[in-house]
Amino acid sequence: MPTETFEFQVEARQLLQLMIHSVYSNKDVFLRELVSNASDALDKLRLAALRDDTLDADVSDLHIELETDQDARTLTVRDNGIGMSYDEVGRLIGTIANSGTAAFLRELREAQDGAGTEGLIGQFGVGFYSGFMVADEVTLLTRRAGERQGTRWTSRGEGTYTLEKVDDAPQGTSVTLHLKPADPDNQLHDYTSVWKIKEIVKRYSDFITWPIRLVGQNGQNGEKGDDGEASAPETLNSMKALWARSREEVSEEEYHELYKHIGHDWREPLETIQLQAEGTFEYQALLFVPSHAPHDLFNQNFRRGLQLYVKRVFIMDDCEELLPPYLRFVKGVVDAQDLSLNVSREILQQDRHIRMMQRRLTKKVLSSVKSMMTDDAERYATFWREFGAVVKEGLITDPDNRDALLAVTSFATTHGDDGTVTLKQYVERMPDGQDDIYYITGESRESIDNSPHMEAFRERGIEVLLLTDPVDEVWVDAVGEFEGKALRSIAKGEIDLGAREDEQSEGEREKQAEDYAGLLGWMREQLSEDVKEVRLSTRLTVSPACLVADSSDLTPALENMYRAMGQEVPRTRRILELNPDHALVKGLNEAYGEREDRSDLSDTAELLYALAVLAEGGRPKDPARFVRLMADRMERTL
Ligand SMILES: Nc1ncnc2c1ncn2[C@@H]1O[C@H](COP(=O)(O)OP(=O)(O)OP(=O)(O)O)[C@@H](O)[C@H]1O
Repeated sequence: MPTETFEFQVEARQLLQLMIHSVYSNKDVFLRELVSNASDALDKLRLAALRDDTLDADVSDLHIELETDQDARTLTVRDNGIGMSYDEVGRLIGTIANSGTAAFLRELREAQDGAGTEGLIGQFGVGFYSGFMVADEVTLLTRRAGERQGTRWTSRGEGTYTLEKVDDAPQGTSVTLHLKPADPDNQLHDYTSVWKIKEIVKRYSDFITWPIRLVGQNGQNGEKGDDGEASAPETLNSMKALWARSREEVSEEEYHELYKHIGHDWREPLETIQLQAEGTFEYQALLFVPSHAPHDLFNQNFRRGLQLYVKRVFIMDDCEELLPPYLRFVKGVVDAQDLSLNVSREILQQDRHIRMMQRRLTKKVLSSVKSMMTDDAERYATFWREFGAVVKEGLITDPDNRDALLAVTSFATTHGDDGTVTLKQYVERMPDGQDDIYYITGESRESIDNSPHMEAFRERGIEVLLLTDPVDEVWVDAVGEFEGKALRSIAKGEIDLGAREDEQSEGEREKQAEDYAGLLGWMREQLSEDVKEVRLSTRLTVSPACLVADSSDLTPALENMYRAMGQEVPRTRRILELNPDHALVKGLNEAYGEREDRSDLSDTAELLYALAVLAEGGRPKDPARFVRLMADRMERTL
């Protein structure tokens, strides 16, 4: 058969370079990756055979074999699983289909210094390519179950690989690594050594549910029978399904290795959650909260969901029906006893038991977060930093669990030592006379901190929650109140903070309103395109003006969000509030009273409006005109 040579896709080449130059110091993990792929291939074959009894495949002894050869310096990882067709090898092995990995490579390219690369690389399972950390040539021989012809793939990891059709390949896949010379100083061990292989399998792959056997240790002593014949192959792993065992029996490390296998993450999880449901519908679940949010968590096609097993048989990855979208970062396994092995996605969507499982698993995750919050504030803080923005989606979409969600939600705040607060804590420390829970939304903590809306609150020491996630704009309206206290945006509606001792009396205020009535009406006309009302403010102490919305209006951020999603939204005209104690506003009022020709003043009114827009981090409607008017006024001060 002719051998064809192909070039690696750009990203694949890049990843290979990283592997060859080994940015990752712990090279042992290549074996975990290859065993993990082999295990997946066995899962897939068993399922395919269950679903299609005409499939011409041997499923009588599914297993993984590791074969070492000290003389040839090779290590082979072999499975008799699903295998790959010629086309699949080209598609799956020559390219990087996983968009996450491609994005990771871009990130890596952008990271200037080499430091931190290990952290970055840990976000992605590098899979098959990790073989090139320890080998200078890799050969893969595979035949897809049910097909006659096999394929041989070979590469030295440089720019190209070869593909060749072969007639005599066994079912499944074998990956042969032509090992680099051992270099223990650089953690490159001798991977033909039986004890090393045993150690790695025990450490990383013990839970794999298929037997991992050690065969044909060419060149090593002590592994043969008395008569010189090879003894029966030794199974290296215990194959214990961790989720079926009680927590006391399993070490943290074992849980973590399972997480890394199913979560495609090289880091430890933040939290391990176990659930054994007994009764009429039995199932076991082992869930993990990662310690870092994946970079594509907010992408529409983020692959979410748990692995579903039925009576220890792997059924599917990414089973979305088991947890709501706002817990999409949770990884794990659910093994149900009473589902059919033929269960399909369509059936899952309608199954009553699956809905019950979802409810129970959701509650379990939320209660684990609650315990984390009470028992380990630091871990909870990590959780919330990484996943808070996603969890808050549940406040909108899952009214049934709203209370549980609010109990684990925390906010940045203007008060408090550690800077975050729960709604419960906020309400508990609300002073007498304050009826509402105040919050402000914005793009960043900085823009909020300097917002004019905060002035009166800061001056009176009233606590304000600082909400900076896009989802905050939406859930606050959906939730509306907490323990009978309304959630009130300090940038919306009229604010009555009650009288301060040094404040004007009612009479003085009325007089002031009268004094300004002319100016306010005139400004409203001048600015009618942009504002629906101009009034005196109770929330400003330093700034001359700010913009506020009516309680029912969309905020500018929400307006932008809807537009970004392609929805038509009419432009909301807001209310311009003026600070009657500010010299500029006072002066404007006086000039308004004295002058006949107010053309100059209308420019000042426009500028005042633009300043209010700028102060909340917005952008004047016509920046060039704004600059011209501003420069003109500055010039007059010289
Ligand atoms: N032993 C195998 N048998 C059958 N298919 C395999 C085997 N090894 C790899 N593949 C196929 O090649 C694909 C790419 O493998 P690779 O290890 O690069 O990434 P992955 O396993 O999909 O992702 P990750 O490494 O992030 O878990 C796999 O998804 C699988 O379809």
